[in-house]
This record gives sequence, C-alpha cells and structure tokens, in this order.
Amino acid sequence: MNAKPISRRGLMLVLSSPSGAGKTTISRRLLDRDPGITMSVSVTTRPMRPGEQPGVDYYFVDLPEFDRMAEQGELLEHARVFGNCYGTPRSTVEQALGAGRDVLFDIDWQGTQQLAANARNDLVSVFVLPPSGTELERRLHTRAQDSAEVIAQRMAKASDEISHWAEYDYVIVNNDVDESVTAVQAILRAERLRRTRQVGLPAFVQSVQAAL
Ligand SMILES: Nc1nc2c(ncn2[C@@H]2O[C@H](COP(=O)(O)OP(=O)(O)O)[C@@H](O)[C@H]2O)c(=O)[nH]1
Ligand SMILES: Nc1ncnc2c1ncn2[C@@H]1O[C@H](COP(=O)(O)OP(=O)(O)O)[C@@H](O)[C@H]1O
Repeated sequence: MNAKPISRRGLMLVLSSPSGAGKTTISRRLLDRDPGITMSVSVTTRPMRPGEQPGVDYYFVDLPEFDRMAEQGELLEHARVFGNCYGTPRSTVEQALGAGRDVLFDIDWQGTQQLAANARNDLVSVFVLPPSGTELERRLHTRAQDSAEVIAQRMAKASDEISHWAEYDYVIVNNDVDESVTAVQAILRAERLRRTRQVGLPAFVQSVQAAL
C-alpha cells in the first residue's frame, strides 16, 4: 500500500557566490532536475542583459518602483549590489512555503543575513566558490554578457563576497557543474528529512503506534 506522504514545511535554499562562480548555472539545472523547488524571482533596478527574460530572470523595475516596494514591506529582504538594487518579493515566497514547497534563492550575503535574522529555521544556505581567481575571471569573460568595465567591477567585489563564506551552512567548490548540482541535490534531500521540518511526523508516528 502507498502511504500518504508526511506533510512538511517548505525550506528556503540560498545559493550565494561571487559573480561568475556559477550559481545561475547550478540553479537552472537544479530546477530542471527537481520539480519540488521553485525559483524566487527577484526585482532589480539593473538593466536587462541579452538573453534575459522579464519575470523569469528578474522583474526589472525602476528605482521609484523599487523604493515603493521596499517602503510598503513588499520585499522579504533587499540590498544594493554593484550600484543596483535587488530584492525578494515577499508574497510568492510565503505562498510557496505555506504550501510545503521549497524555494531557491540566488541572492548575496546581505540578503542571506536578512533571511537568517528573520527565518533561520526555514533557511539552508550554500556558498559556491570558484576553483580559482583566474578561473572566476575566465568565466566572467566567457559569459560575454558584461562590458570589460563591469567585469573589472565584479572581480573587484569578488573578494568582498567571498569573505562571507563562513556564514553559510554548506560550501561547494564549483569545478564541475554536474557534480555541483548533485551536491546541492544531496543537501536538499537531507535537509528535507530534518525532523523539525516534517510537521506531519507526530501524527504519522501516532498512527504507527496505534496499530502496534
Ligand atoms: N540581496 C539580494 N541579492 C540579490 C538578489 N537578486 C540577485 N542578487 C545578487 O546580486 C548579485 C548580482 O546579480 P546579477 O546582476 O544577476 O549578476 P550575476 O550574479 O553576476 O549573474 C548576485 O550576487 C546575486 O546573488 C536579491 O533579491 N536580493
Ligand atoms: N563548473 C563550471 N565549469 C565551467 N564553466 C562554468 C561552470 N559553472 C558555470 N560556468 C560558466 O561560467 C559563467 C558564469 O556562470 P553563471 O552561472 O552565470 O555565474 P553566476 O550566476 O554565479 O554569476 C557562465 O558562462 C557559465 O556557463
């Protein structure tokens, strides 16, 4: 007989890294492989890159609209990165978690700290490191989506982002994309089994005991 799945709370899985280390690539593959997790789409004031889709990669807004959302409490967290504003819309995340679905975040250390302060029990954080500094620069160039000036700015900020690595629950060195995705899947699998997240466990155990 197939038992009913034990109900559980959704979790917030955060991936952070210096720009270019590969978190967007890892996130996309994870979303393809795991139907149980959905991406939190951020709002940003940064210009759209070639190949990006509004509402899929980001919601692209102007600064007055971003400020309005922040002031009215519509953002779960927000931060300034590379001179642009980024933030997580609150309502979609709260709906997903309430329905027992997991949410994936591609946000920086400032946003991760805000989530940790407000919802530590629901948070699982992963820091993605590049294999080396030269490989990070090579990846920023091969992505070919930013000007030389923007790339230089991102390299200059990399050390700052990396300095927060020890605030994360897990750390992955992104040598091989496939291995990194498999590692994130393993983290997700274990974290879903945490006793405190399986809110349906007491009722389930009671039903098992009742039949003994
Ligand atoms: N705090 C916060 N950071 C974000 C959010 N969305 C994106 N970021 C971070 O902003 C930084 C720049 O993102 P992006 O412009 O897409 O560049 P990329 O990471 O190099 O592809 C990255 O470190 C993202 O993780 C958000 O909603 N909140
Ligand atoms: N493990 C990897 N090996 C080689 N190239 C990678 C790897 N992971 C990502 N990349 C490439 O590096 C570039 C930056 O990756 P991206 O996912 O956009 O980084 P981030 O989202 O962290 O800024 C992209 O061109 C991507 O295809």
